[in-house]
This record gives sequence, structure tokens and C-alpha cells, in this order.
Amino acid sequence: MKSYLVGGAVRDRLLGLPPGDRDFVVVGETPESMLAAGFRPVGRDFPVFLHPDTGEEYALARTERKSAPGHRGFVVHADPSVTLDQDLARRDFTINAIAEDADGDVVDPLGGVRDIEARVLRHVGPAFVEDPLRVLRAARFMARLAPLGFEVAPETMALMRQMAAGGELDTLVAERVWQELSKALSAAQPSAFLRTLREADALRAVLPEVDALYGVPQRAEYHPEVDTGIHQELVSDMAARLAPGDTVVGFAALTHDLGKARTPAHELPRHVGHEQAGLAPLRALCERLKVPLEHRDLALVACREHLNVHRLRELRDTTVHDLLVRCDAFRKPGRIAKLALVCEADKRGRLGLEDEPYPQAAQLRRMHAAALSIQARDLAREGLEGPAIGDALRKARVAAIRAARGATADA
Ligand SMILES: Nc1ccn([C@@H]2O[C@H](COP(=O)(O)OP(=O)(O)OP(=O)(O)O)[C@@H](O)[C@H]2O)c(=O)n1
Ligand SMILES: [Mg+2]
Repeated sequence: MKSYLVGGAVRDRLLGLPPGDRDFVVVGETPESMLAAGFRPVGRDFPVFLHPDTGEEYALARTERKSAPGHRGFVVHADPSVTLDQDLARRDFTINAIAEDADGDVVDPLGGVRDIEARVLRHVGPAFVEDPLRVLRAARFMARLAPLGFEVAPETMALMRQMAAGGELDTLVAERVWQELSKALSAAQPSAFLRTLREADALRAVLPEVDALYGVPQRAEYHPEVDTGIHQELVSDMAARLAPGDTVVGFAALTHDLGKARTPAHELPRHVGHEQAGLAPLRALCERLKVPLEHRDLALVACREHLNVHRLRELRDTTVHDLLVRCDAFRKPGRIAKLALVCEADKRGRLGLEDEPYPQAAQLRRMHAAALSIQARDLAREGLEGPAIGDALRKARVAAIRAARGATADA
């Protein structure tokens, strides 16, 4: 059986990046011969099989022809006569269209190696425009590759602009948009995802709530970058630095200030009440993209509470307790460390303030740990019952928060 390693694995090895999933393409076989060789079928739309031992994906070489609008409107043609070069030519970017055989010899008919060396993300051919998902893929590859010096080829950007202008991004289903967004959030530079989509004039179609923040001014004393869109880029990149690969933190960081797009013009550049104002657009975004619950819940908490965490040192002990309750921090203890990271990313995601200390993060975690160590069952053991337990629990937790604050005052 003639098979080649293709796509991300070859690209990442040539770039010296850590290896991810390995995908293979197989030439000269049929579904029947694959099954006979012990491969298990997985493809719904495409002829894809899993290797009987390694479980890795092996796809029959194929060509595709556009049959209907949208990401899935393709007729797939796979038979033993389809060549490796034909399969590579249907792919999205030249850097993803490099194959490597079992001896490690590279097959690169589209100049992918040259583009890797030149740090260019370039589309393979005119069929690029047939799949609107590729606009989002370009943006999420940039979130990973921009730190290595990559740029989108001008002719590729021109096609992306054309696809966005034609309204084709509106046909993308929620799951695919979320999938690409979450890959961008787990990359080193999520801001490159936003910038690439904006340059293609495509951010409006997929993330209108996020797009709306560009051009909205903030007070320069707190936000030297002024533009709220730039702030959300800086915060997203800071979150990727503080919590690498954590898309729950990354999504909350990206969306914590959505309310600033709703500030009435005459109040600018102040944003009184933007925390509450952000909840509705955030909910709308989460519903539309079917954002997972864990991501949504942390994002809502961060949107609502980020100013309270910044002011932590000025809050009364009872107020800190109530903040923890609102965050559901006693039933979902993992949430507080993530909230602290989002708030730190917000504070340090400002032009020139990247290295400012943020003692609130450690303080919030300490207060939470102290309050969490007091449990209802300990009080029940002391003979308390019914509502008395609730009162005593709150008092004991507030006292624990006070002690945690005292122990670390201005540390
Ligand atoms: N819309 C798409 C999806 C995938 N591909 C091709 O299929 C390969 C594998 O797709 P995928 O695993 O989604 O991307 P990778 O490039 O492998 O990136 P990652 O490292 O994120 O998996 C890509 O490299 C590309 O050659 C494509 O051309 N067009
Ligand atoms: Mg892959």
C-alpha cells in the first residue's frame, strides 16, 4: 500500500513545531481493499479509514468538485486512479499540501517548502474560494504562525475578501466556527486570528459582537491603547501567555468587555456599567455558536465581575464572600483560578502595562481557598441545624476571608 504523511504533521515538522495528529493519504486503493487490509471506516462524507494498529487516519486520495454553496457542498471523487498530486492540489494552503513518503522523501508539487521558508500562508489554487471555512482556517493558522513571522499572501487575502464580500461566511454552521475559534484561542497569538479576519472584512460576519469593539475609545489613563478592539487583542494574547492552550480562559478574556460596544456615544470614553451591558451580547454569541457550557459560564462570570476583582482590596469581606457565591465558587472551585487569570490578562493586556504586577490574582485565590476550607458538614457536626447552618457557614467563611486578607495584606 502506497501511503504518505500529509498536512499539518509535515508542515509542523518542517517548522520545528511539536507534532500533533498525523494524517495519511493513500493512493491506488479502494474502500474494499482498505477493509480487506483491516482498516476501519470512519468517513461520513469522505473515504477515511483508521489504521488497525495505530488508529491514525488514512484517507483515499480524492478530488472534489463544487456542487452547492457552502462548506459541505462538494462531490467527492475517490478511485484508484486519483494521484497524489491531484489530492494535494485540492487542499487549502501550500504549506498544508506537502507529502512525505515512508522513506522521509518530500513530495511538494505546489511549492509548500518554499512558502514555509518565506513564511507565507498562500492558497493552493482557484478552488480555494469554494470553501468558506478556509477563511477561518487561514485566520486560525495565523494565530499559530504569526509569531513565527508568517503573513497571508496578498493574493490569498484578496480571495478571502472576495469570499467575505459575497456573504459566503454566513453559510458556515456554528460548530465549525466555534471549532476554528477555539483552535485560535489555544494558539500563541489569538489576536492574529482577529486581525486576519478583520483584514478580510470577515470578522463582522462571524463575530459581530467582537468586531463592534473596534473604534470604541476608552480612557487613556487606564487604557493607553485607547481602542477597545486593540485592548481585546492584547488581553487575548496575554491570556494565551498566562494560560497557554486554555480555551476557557481565552474565550472569557476575549469577550469580557463586549458591553463597551453598547455605551451611548455621549458617555464615551467612559463605560459605566459595561459589565452588565456585556451579558446580553455575550449570551447571544454563545447561543449562536453553541459555545460549550464551561466556556460560557466562565465568560459570563468574568464579564460581570472583572471590575470587582480589580477592586478586590477595597471590597469588604462580606462583599468578597458574596462575589464568590455569585461565581458559584463553592460548588465549582476550579472557576476562581481561571477567573483570576482572566482578570490578570485584562489588567496586563494594556499598552505598556504588560509587566505590571497583579496581586489581586493570588489574593483572590487565597481568600477563596480559605473560605472553601469551611464546610457545612463541619458545622453540622457541631450540632447546628437548618437555617442556622447557613448563617454560621456564611459567618465562618467571611471570617476566613478576613484572616486570609490579614495574613497577606499588601504582600
Ligand atoms: N477545509 C479544509 C480542511 C483540511 N484541508 C487539508 O486537510 C489537512 C488536515 O486538516 P486539519 O487536520 O484540519 O488541519 P491541519 O493542517 O492538520 O492542522 P492541525 O495541526 O490544526 O490539525 C490540511 O492540512 C489540509 O491539507 C483542506 O485543504 N481544507
Ligand atoms: Mg491535522
